[in-house]
Amino acid sequence: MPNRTVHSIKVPRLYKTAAKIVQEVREKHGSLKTLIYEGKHPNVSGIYALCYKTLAKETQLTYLLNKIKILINEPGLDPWLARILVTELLWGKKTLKSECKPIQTVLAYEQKLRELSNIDDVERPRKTDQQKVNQKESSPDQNKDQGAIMTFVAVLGKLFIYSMAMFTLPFVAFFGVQHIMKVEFHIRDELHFCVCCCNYIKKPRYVRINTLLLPLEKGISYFQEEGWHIMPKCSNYIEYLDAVKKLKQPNFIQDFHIPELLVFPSNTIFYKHSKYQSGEIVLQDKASCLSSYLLNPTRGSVVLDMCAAPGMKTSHLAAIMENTGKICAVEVNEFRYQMLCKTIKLTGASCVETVHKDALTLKSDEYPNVEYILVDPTCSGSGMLDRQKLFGKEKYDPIRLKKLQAFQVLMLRHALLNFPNVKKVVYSTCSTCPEENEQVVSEILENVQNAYKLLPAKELLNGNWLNFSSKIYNCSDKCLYIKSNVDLCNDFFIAVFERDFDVPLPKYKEKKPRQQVASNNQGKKQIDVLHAENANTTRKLKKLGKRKKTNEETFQNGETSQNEETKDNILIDSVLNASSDSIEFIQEVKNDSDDNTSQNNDSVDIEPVIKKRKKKISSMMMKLPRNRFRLSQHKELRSQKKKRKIV
Ligand SMILES: C[S@@+](CC[C@H](N)C(=O)[O-])C[C@H]1O[C@@H](n2cnc3c(N)ncnc32)[C@H](O)[C@@H]1O
Repeated sequence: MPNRTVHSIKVPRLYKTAAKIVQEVREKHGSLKTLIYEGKHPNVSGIYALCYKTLAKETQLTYLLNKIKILINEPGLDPWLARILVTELLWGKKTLKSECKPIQTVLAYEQKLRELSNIDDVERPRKTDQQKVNQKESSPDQNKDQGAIMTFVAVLGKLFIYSMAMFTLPFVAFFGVQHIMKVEFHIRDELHFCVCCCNYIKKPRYVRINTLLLPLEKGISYFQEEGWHIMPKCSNYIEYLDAVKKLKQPNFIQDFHIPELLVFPSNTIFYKHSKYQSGEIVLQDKASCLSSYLLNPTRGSVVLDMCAAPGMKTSHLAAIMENTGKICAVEVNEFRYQMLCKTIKLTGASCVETVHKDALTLKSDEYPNVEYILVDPTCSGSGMLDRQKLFGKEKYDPIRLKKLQAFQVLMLRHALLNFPNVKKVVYSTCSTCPEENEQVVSEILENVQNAYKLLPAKELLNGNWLNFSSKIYNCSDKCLYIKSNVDLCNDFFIAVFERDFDVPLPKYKEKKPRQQVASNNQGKKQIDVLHAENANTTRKLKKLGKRKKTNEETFQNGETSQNEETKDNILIDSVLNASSDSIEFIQEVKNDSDDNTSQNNDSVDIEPVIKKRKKKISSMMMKLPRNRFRLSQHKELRSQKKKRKIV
């Protein structure tokens, strides 16, 4: 290849796409499958295998990359791409065939990687130590001594103690756990608890017939023509769940609650199906369908979907409304907004108007006739089965949960109090954490006083449901919990609010946009103001009130340029989405290099960039709302600066 330098050779698309997906899963808690399907790469199974392996080998990859220092020595190498390439080299095809720069870079470390990746090698020190200990313990001399010391009586005594322990310990464990479940979690049904403890969930494949493009009856007969047999309808939910558990090819069944949702055996593959490619069927989990189903907007109504991308629920809402009326689908994130537009186009949801905006900045006078709102905000994603399979039971950082909770409260409160003609609001999360569910709803109930009431989910589903919110919270058991191990779909939480128009809405102060503010900055500015202004009902949000001044001061002093403002927004987003500061930092550095150079161009000297960004990030972090620690640091730095000036 005489004329082409390694810089100009492109990284194979498969690796680039896989790297982006893995990054999105890890940083934004996206669903692996959804991202892959939405990526529309021709080699879906190849990408899935590579991403899955990379995520599954995460710990080993971190160890290897740290050990060989590749990311330090090669600052131009994208860390996510590096993970993908190393996975392919060590556990995938075991070879990398391309002359492109990143692949050549990784190949330069191949020998080291192979040496280190040898699991025996990695674990040998520990094993050898353990073996030494074992050897010591079972050395013949010692055994002899022990044999001499251990009398027959001693052996009998030991056996007696062991048998007593083996007999009693299971009882102690069982009744102990039962006691904790009763006292701490108010769960009395042991059988249910035992079922819940079983981690193995075989989720069936859910296919929603997109009735905008394919009438339900036609859809069903289409599958029958393909050789599938439809099972008879069940008379109650328990019977239905039993039928789904036993579902085997060539049988499928209509969902018990949502008629347009068809349920197929778990190993059925649909992503290559022509009807999926054409948007006539949508691969949407039952849990996700339930939010739109419970919102149930009437034909011709006006609906606001405040957190819309990738648009699964929006397109379902459009189908429920038969493309009549209007749905405003709002999404703040640029990349996800593009995904939303694609979904809307593919599914023929012509009544949808997509809005690329921060939903917290929506004005009531811009949307005066909104009657139904769906609030499906960013959450921890702890209920996603794909995540659980990949990462096991994750521990959720309480600080992150609190941040998410504050954001979710703001979003839900904005929906309930800002639009005067709203009749019904559905709040949903794919989270199992009460912090994002019952606690959010209970706090909001206090705020809205009696202007809204919660509709009891059990009644909405005609008594055919098994799990509800905990009675220990204000919302009591009125909200719906979807439990993967019971309902055979993702874990989910749904609350349905209904407006009582006899009770006036509590006042909701909305800051008027400042005229001198450049339009690009308005969004961010208003979020800050909203964060602060909506903060008067709880102790947590009172703290934000104090922060308001700092943010406004920062703003008025013109300390942030437009460019920095965008970065600031990215940072706020990553504070909400990323799991650690290091990820934010990597993201920031990546953003910078994305802005300036091609992603794989390693000719940039990244060290000064890193230093500069580190400085910028720490200064930006201090300007961010919702963190007392940063605020106090910020104040301290300001006073130090002042003192220095005086001196
Ligand atoms: C759980 S996802 C929504 C899934 C979507 N309802 C569906 O069914 O396909 C949450 C979405 O809210 C978006 N989001 C977060 N904050 C937002 C804001 N302030 N305004 C608008 N969208 C926001 C996120 O970017 C993300 O795409």
